[in-house]
Amino acid sequence: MKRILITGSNGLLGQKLAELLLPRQEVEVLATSRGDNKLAEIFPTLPFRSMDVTKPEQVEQVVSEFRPTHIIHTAAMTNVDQCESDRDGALLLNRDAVQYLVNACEKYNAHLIHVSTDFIFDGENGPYDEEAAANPVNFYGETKLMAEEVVKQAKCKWAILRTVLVYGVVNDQGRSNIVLWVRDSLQAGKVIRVVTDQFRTPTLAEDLAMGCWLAAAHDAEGVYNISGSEMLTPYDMAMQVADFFALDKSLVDKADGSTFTQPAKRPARTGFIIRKAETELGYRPHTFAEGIRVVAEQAPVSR
Ligand SMILES: NC(=O)C1=CN([C@@H]2O[C@H](COP(=O)(O)OP(=O)(O)OC[C@H]3O[C@@H](n4cnc5c(N)ncnc54)[C@H](OP(=O)(O)O)[C@@H]3O)[C@@H](O)[C@H]2O)C=CC1
Ligand SMILES: Cc1cn([C@H]2C[C@H](O)[C@@H](COP(=O)(O)OP(=O)(O)O[C@H]3O[C@@H](C)C(=O)[C@@H](O)[C@H]3O)O2)c(=O)[nH]c1=O
Repeated sequence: MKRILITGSNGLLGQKLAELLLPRQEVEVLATSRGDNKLAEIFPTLPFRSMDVTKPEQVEQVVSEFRPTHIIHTAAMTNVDQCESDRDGALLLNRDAVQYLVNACEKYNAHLIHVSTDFIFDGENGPYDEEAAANPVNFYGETKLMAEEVVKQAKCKWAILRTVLVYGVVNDQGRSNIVLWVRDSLQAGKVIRVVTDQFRTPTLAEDLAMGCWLAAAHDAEGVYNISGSEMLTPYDMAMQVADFFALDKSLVDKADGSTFTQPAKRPARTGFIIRKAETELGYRPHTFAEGIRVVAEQAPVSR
């Protein structure tokens, strides 16, 4: 019996993990997140404990009581621009909390599965395999690289799963994602400006959750890329979304680094080579077109 503790269960990946693991007979799952359980309505039988990962005493208490065999760590400050302005908060959540989890995993012999990002790379020459050299270009990426270094020092078993541009339908949170943002903007007749000079392998949240489960099921150790398999620009993604929903493509204006900037610099060409996860873990992601269909089925058109 695997006893799996999820951190950040209220988030996009956390919710999909709860949905995936709850029905499995061979798994006893404990969902944890800062504050209250936002999934109580959709998953009334989901075991939940409030656990703020930046509070070591809360981590110690919950882990010592539940005694997980595995911890899947999803909680993070994922607003890249916010990480630039709130550096202390980003360091506490994205780096220090990982040390607290490592301490607990070492003490109670749990296997840590840590979720990381393509933003540890500079985007000069993606797509990247698991051996590529990191060189972050924004503070979010720096904090996530520091977290990886904390995990790699751990005395407990560990796996680092790196992913890219996660999209999916998240319950009750206003946070959108690229598929719904494009669909809802075009539906509302709004002009959007979408970049043609960033390259990603976008990842359906359900696929990322499956990758996390496969890593736990295999007691995988080391670094694995868990993302989509297609290299696309956000503009390509927007065109596929417009086609799927038969929306007006003329509302999508092309943009690039010279006309579209955000507070934090984005690495231009990232994306992952996922052959290792495919062969060692049996990981099989949806295509982006299939992913759009999955999202469409979950998020009926907002009137
Ligand atoms: N989304 C993406 O495109 C990508 C994400 N990743 C990585 O994947 C992981 C999951 O990302 P995603 O699901 O999108 O993240 P979300 O932002 O959707 O979810 C993060 C969750 O963590 C919770 N949280 C925040 N602070 C704490 C805390 N102190 N203690 C406990 N929980 C906390 C948040 O709770 P609350 O709801 O209260 O804020 C939120 O529910 C992250 O590690 C991220 O770095 C990597 C690449 C791409
Ligand atoms: C808002 C906006 C975004 N974009 C593009 C830029 C980017 O490639 C993509 C998503 O932009 P966002 O700023 O929402 O996402 P961004 O913060 O770039 O997403 C990152 O999140 C963190 C957590 C990660 O770990 C990274 O893998 C990555 O997914 O859409 C446009 O083209 N036009 C726009 O108006």
